[in-house]
Amino acid sequence: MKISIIGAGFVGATTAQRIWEKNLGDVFLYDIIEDMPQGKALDMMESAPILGIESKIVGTNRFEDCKDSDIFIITSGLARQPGMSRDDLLNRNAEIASNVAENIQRFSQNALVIVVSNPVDVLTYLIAHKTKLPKHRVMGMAGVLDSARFRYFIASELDIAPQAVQAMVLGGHGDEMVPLSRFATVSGVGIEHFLSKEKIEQLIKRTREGGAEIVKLLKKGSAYYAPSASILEMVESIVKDQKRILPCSAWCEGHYGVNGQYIGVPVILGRNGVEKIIELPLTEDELEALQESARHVAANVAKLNLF
Ligand SMILES: NC(=O)c1ccc[n+]([C@@H]2O[C@H](COP(=O)([O-])OP(=O)(O)OC[C@H]3O[C@@H](n4cnc5c(N)ncnc54)[C@H](O)[C@@H]3O)[C@@H](O)[C@H]2O)c1
Ligand SMILES: O=C(O)C[C@H](O)C(=O)O
Repeated sequence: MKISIIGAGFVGATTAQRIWEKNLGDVFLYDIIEDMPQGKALDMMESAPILGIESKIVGTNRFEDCKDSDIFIITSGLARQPGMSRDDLLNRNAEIASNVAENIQRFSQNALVIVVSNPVDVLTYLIAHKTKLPKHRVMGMAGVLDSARFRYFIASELDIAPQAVQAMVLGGHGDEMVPLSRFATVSGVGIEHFLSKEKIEQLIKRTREGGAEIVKLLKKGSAYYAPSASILEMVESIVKDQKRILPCSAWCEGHYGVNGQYIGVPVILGRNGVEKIIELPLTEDELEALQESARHVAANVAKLNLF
């Protein structure tokens, strides 16, 4: 497997490290900043004798080195600063994403693409449109991260193992995301058996604001440890064809009443990308919240003037 990461900043480099340390394939780390990806790659490679890693990691400023990659992970672009919303990044990051899409189209016509740069649902649309790749081969990462935050907050509140908690957050990666508390469980038992309604509402609010909470604490830039772990989970499911069910920004054609748009929904993720969208039986309120979130994403896609 050849896995290329575009953008060697906090998310890109941490993702490179996680993927490389799991031996999932050879990693190419690309950035426009001269020598920086090479320096990070060399630093990681120098840990290979200690960690016993056989695959390689290459830093580069030449996009052609990423030619014929099986997977591209797009982390290039600006991260938000305190006081900004993810949507505030739209104009600048759309320019960068357009440039990246042109390069992917030039050098790899058969890749799978995981978009991470924000606003992620909008940029996933942009990259799918510009690369002309089949829509199921292009997806956005956000739902795994938002769900992991929700799961962690529940576990932390109950003082139990985070892995015992299952939960899913759907919708766009923004304030309108849709944490589905009805489907959240502790080892299969609904969270309403452990937590009051008020407490669950507090945890939902904290999940919606999870990205901003980190931005505020870091004071410069945004989260990258949990985001890179989330990307790793998607990449592993693809590389090993595990067909895990994960919430991803996926192309909907009538699913959940959303048509012709990327939005966070549960999918089966395997070697071919998004193999199937799972349609959960949502209540009217949940469905309306998901569609409202989709309308918000659509309004931003319209600003790109793609047609
Ligand atoms: N989807 C999510 O859940 C999620 C989670 C975390 C971060 N993000 C987003 O990921 C992006 C990256 O975050 P970060 O913390 O790594 O930022 P960062 O500033 O640390 O890194 C961004 C990198 O992109 C590079 N870059 C800029 N233009 C480029 C181009 N044309 N080609 C290649 N590289 C280019 C920069 O040189 C920089 O090294 C941000 O947009 C952030 O909002 C999304
Ligand atoms: O919050 C951000 O801007 C980065 C990312 O989308 C996150 O949720 O951590």
